[in-house]
Amino acid sequence: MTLPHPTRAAGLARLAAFTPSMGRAYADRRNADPGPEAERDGWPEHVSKLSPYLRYRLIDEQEVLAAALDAHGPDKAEKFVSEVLWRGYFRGWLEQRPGTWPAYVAGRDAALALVDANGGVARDYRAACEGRTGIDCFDAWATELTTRNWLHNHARMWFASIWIFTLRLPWELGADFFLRHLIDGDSASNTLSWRWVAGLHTRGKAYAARADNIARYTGGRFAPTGLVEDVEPLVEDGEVPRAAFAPPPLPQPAGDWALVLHEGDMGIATPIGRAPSRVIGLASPDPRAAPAVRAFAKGALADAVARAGEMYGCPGVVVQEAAAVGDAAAGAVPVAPYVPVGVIGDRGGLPVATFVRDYDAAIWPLATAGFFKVKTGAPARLRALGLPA
Ligand SMILES: Cc1cc2nc3c(=O)[nH]c(=O)nc-3n(C[C@H](O)[C@H](O)[C@H](O)COP(=O)(O)OP(=O)(O)OC[C@H]3O[C@@H](n4cnc5c(N)ncnc54)[C@H](O)[C@@H]3O)c2cc1C
Repeated sequence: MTLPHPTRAAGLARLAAFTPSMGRAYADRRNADPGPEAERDGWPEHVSKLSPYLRYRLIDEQEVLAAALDAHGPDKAEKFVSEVLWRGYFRGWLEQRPGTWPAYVAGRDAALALVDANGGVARDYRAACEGRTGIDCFDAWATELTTRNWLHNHARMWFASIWIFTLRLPWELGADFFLRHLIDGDSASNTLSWRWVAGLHTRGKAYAARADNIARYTGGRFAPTGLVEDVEPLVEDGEVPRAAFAPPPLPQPAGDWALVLHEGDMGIATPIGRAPSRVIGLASPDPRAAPAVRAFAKGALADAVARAGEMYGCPGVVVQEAAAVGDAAAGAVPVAPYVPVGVIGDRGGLPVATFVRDYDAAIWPLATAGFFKVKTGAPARLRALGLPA
């Protein structure tokens, strides 16, 4: 089993290795999931597996898009660019409807209480998580998720659909299972993708996992039977209100300031014109997350703090709780990259002064409704950021 190495150097090496495949080859082959056996040195054949690095911002969307566009141009790189934009779309959508997150958490907690109270649900839930449903592909993906901590996008879609419509388990429990085990587990992409499969994101349009589609795109590895293919989208009452995303003003600390990196954003570049006097990494491991996920986050933070300390020529320290940030700042004003809605935001206690990155400020406001507005509005905004989109 090979887990990605949690350093920017490893992310950049993968980016360089996959860049030649970001053009037509990606568009033609990205839906195929030949499975872990076909991986070479832990890397899948047809997709980048850059998601853990993007998730923690060891590398960022702008440099990944630059690599794709420089190498292939906007036409040939169109599909890859579009997939990277989906990440910003989901993030921007959640930032504009933050109430979606606590609603999910409440639904998850209610579903977990149901598992505790109802023996039948508990049995089905455990069988699903432990890969004992008797549905060949589903059981293999459950095992792949818990042992390798990553799944191909198509497998995620099929898995979520089978979880919701064939096994009839609460979608929030499936989203939670993913978030605890995915090494790229992201509150926005994960929650909203599960809602999309369920028919709650694009209302009335659910995703059906079909046996022939699974057999075709897994190279005949699976022949599932008994799938519910005629799916009835889930429904819910009401709609979470939207508030347009407005980036907070750029912090202007008068004296020394401390850069606080956290699990929502470990990018070390800042828009503040002066170097920080110290770098603080705030580790906030999710106690519910799988050990491999916590290990990746811990390694990524250590890597980011070490690089930032070197780049800014200042001390770097990792603290274990938000309450320790003030002391670690030693009189400097703590400033952090924007703290996103979701698991990280829930922890609280992070500095009030945050900055939003140019890419996020460009893409997130476009996520007012469906993906189309992001897809059509992004090229001009990417060009304004200097990308050949
Ligand atoms: C049910 C479900 C749950 C998901 N949960 C997560 C999650 O927790 N974290 C996460 O990062 N992605 C999630 N995704 C989206 C997607 O599956 C992964 O981003 C992708 O599989 C990562 O593999 P890759 O890096 O090889 O992607 P590539 O195909 O190489 O794409 C490059 C990058 O674009 C972004 N991207 C690609 N596809 C999507 C997509 N559909 N939605 C959002 N961003 C995308 C990712 O950052 C990815 O690294 C989920 C999708 C589904 C259907």
